[in-house]
Amino acid sequence: MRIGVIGGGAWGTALAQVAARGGDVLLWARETEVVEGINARQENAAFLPGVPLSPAIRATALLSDLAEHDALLVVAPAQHVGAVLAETPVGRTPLVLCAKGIEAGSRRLVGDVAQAVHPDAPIAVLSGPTFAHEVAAGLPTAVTLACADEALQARLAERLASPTFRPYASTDVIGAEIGGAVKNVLAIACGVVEGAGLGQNARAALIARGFAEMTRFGMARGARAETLAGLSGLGDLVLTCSSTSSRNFSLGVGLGRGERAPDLLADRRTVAEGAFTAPVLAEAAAEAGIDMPITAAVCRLLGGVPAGEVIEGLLARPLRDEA
Ligand SMILES: NC(=O)C1=CN([C@@H]2O[C@H](COP(=O)(O)OP(=O)(O)OC[C@H]3O[C@@H](n4cnc5c(N)ncnc54)[C@H](O)[C@@H]3O)[C@@H](O)[C@H]2O)C=CC1
Ligand SMILES: O=C(CO)COP(=O)(O)O
Repeated sequence: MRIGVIGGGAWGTALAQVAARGGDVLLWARETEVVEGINARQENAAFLPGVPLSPAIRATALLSDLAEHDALLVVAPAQHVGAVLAETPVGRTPLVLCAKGIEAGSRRLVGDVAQAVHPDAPIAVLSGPTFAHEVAAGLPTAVTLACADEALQARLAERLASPTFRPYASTDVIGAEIGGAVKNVLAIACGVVEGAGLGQNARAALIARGFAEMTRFGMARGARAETLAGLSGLGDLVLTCSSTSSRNFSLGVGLGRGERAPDLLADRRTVAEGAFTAPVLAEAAAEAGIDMPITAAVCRLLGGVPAGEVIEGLLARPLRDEA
């Protein structure tokens, strides 16, 4: 199976490294210095510094070079997937979606974006607790690889699997997508808890109540409870809510310390998807009558309301049933 990768950020590069264990990989990167660094020196100094890359990875600046592949891993940030896929020759080539987010404006999950651009392409979703630098270093990692077509899922899993990279099968594509998109917003909230010094009890409470939000939203969209409680939901939520290796968590830490969102987001080269997903997730939830107070609180923070006021508002909510 010839694998192409769309996106030369940290995660696209780490996944190219995973796929290169089983054969040659072509990676499209937007930045010419990334293409040049991978081809000349087997490194991506801009987005995954310090990781020697496999010589089986070749990079290109031309999306047209991705024609004639057997599967394409889509690893551009969620906000750019539509534009990048529109320039990519796809046809019936399976698309494995690896970005985590909801498109601003359209409020579509990445799967819906991809399907609108390439209606004949089978869709799979790869998601889970996966810091790129750990995956690239070959540390043990497990992911959900969801696809409605079980035979295709098995082929993709076999092609990507190794002793340190274990894809678990699922047919719940929407569940895998929703877990990954929602956890980024909740990771910002957990970072705020850290930045504001609210303690570990508060962080655990936020993870549990955040998971309740993820479950409410996911179930309303047709996700399965066991997917949300699995690697791509709860697993990823726990990872990103407990480490400054998460860009979303780190953004929250800054907000919790009283820094302003525009300052924290200005000039950043890496992506904190939760900042884009939060407002559209909150809108979609409000429209559907789904209670998501933590998501709403993250939106207020991103909109400039001081952390102290937002936290006070959350804690002053009426007491309610846990379930
Ligand atoms: N870094 C990680 O550990 C993981 C990231 N992800 C997801 O993977 C996706 C990509 O993130 P990373 O690889 O971490 O990116 P990154 O933060 O390392 O790099 C930013 C990427 O955005 C791209 N970009 C910027 N403007 C663009 C545009 N106008 N059009 C197309 N691409 C543009 C850059 O070329 C670069 O590849 C995100 O959805 C993220 O949530 C998922 C799992 C792990
Ligand atoms: O999705 C991730 C790990 O699974 C990466 O999280 P961040 O985007 O917050 O860094």
